[in-house]
Amino acid sequence: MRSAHRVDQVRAAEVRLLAALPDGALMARAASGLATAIIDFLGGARGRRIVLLVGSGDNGGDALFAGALLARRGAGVTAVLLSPDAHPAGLAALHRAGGTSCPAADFSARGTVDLVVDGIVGIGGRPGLRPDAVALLAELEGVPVVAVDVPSGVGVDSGELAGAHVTADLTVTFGTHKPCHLIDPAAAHCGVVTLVDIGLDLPTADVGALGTTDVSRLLPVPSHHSHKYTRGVVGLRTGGGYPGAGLLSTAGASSGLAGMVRYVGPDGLTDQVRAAHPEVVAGGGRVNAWVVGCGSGDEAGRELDEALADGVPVVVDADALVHVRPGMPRLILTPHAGELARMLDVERDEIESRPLHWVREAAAHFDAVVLLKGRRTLIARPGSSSAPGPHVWVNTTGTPWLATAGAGDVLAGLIGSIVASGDQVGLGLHDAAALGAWLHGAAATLASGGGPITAGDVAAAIGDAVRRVVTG
Ligand SMILES: NC(=O)C1=CN([C@@H]2O[C@H](COP(=O)(O)OP(=O)(O)OC[C@H]3O[C@@H](n4cnc5c(N)ncnc54)[C@H](O)[C@@H]3O)[C@@H](O)[C@H]2O)[C@@H](O)CC1
Ligand SMILES: [K+]
Repeated sequence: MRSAHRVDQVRAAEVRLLAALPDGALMARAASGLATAIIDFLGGARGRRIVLLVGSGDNGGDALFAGALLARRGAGVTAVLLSPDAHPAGLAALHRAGGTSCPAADFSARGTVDLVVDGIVGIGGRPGLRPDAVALLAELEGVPVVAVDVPSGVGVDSGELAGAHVTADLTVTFGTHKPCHLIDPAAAHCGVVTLVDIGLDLPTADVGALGTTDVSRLLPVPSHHSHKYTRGVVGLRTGGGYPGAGLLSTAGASSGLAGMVRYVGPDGLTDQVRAAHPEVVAGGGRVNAWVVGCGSGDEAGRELDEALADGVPVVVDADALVHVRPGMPRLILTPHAGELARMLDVERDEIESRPLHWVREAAAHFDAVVLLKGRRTLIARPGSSSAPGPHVWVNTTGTPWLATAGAGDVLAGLIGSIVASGDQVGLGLHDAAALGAWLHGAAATLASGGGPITAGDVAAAIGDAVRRVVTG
């Protein structure tokens, strides 16, 4: 699991560690990890021309000490100082190693620059950049950028953008990830993120991203004693308005994760579902979870009511989302930004620019698991949940080719099947939704192989995605 800690959590851990270490030891660890990552990025140091952008804080200190290590390895290093208060010990180390420095006002790039190291601000920075930093970045446009800890200017805890900020090719962070590394829109400006362990002892994070090991641990798998009912039954009430969505949600649910799939829908569509998926049982009956709303059109409200009447968890997608009210129990809501905007009566742009804020708001307001779809899908726990573990999962699997019609229907069906299969082994709805998003993205990447895919291809690859996790 990748954990993302807030700035106040990092600061508290830093205080404890600083008290136990000699002066400067922590920054030396950070700078050494940073210099190593830069050498890997450049394929060496000798003869490279490196420009450090250095602000007034310890972030600039990290850049200066790393610059000293790089200068000793033969790089030509210039520190451009955005403040007269640049870290004095770091600056002295750079000069001793043969590096140079100049105030920002005197800098001119002249000649090839191989790398910019962004040490303008780190976790102590306010969002946005000052005009002198903006002008320097403009002058160095096109040069690869390695950000120290975070791309300067982004909202570290929120993952939001407010004004100018650095866009990095590589971000080298220390001790733990911060929310901006995982959550869009900021995450899209971090490039590759490398974590350097500096020995911080941290509490449980608010935000986390599942890795393959977590998926393997959490995903319910059958035992020798399992039968189709103990493996869970998922029911779908979908496709009443748009038949394709009924077929695709069933395809997502028929991935083999649950023991049985039931489909309830219009007669003509039920025949098509059975032709496409002969294993699906037509008509209602006992289920462990329902999926409603995918292509349901005008039927969505009725379908939601009927599903709720069974008292089992319900995955609510698409057309059914507008019928959700606070107080409905055990729901997983799966909106995209436009749908969530409508549910909360805010603008879509507002959701897209502050997804972490709004997914939490929605989870608190509806007291439900809310899965907000996007490049980095977010899955928030119900407001009243006190279960251990992160409050928000961020999904990092997938490919841009997954942005295709019907992919959301497959996801809803898949999540329904995981909820059903997890019912008897105590898998929580929050984790079930995160597992669904992870497998959906992994299946898309497998199916795509770098090329175009349809939603049906994603559904067809779910089995392979599961197989890779389960067999290691
Ligand atoms: N906290 C930790 O555990 C560690 C922190 N280290 C480094 O220390 C950094 C934090 O250092 P600091 O607390 O000194 O803070 P920063 O280096 O992030 O900068 C804070 C200073 O920048 C100025 N500032 C704030 N917003 C600005 C903006 N938008 N534009 C220009 N200037 C701005 C403020 O006046 C403030 O004094 C981390 O990001 C990391 O790079 C590492 O050395 C090792 C361990
Ligand atoms: K930075």
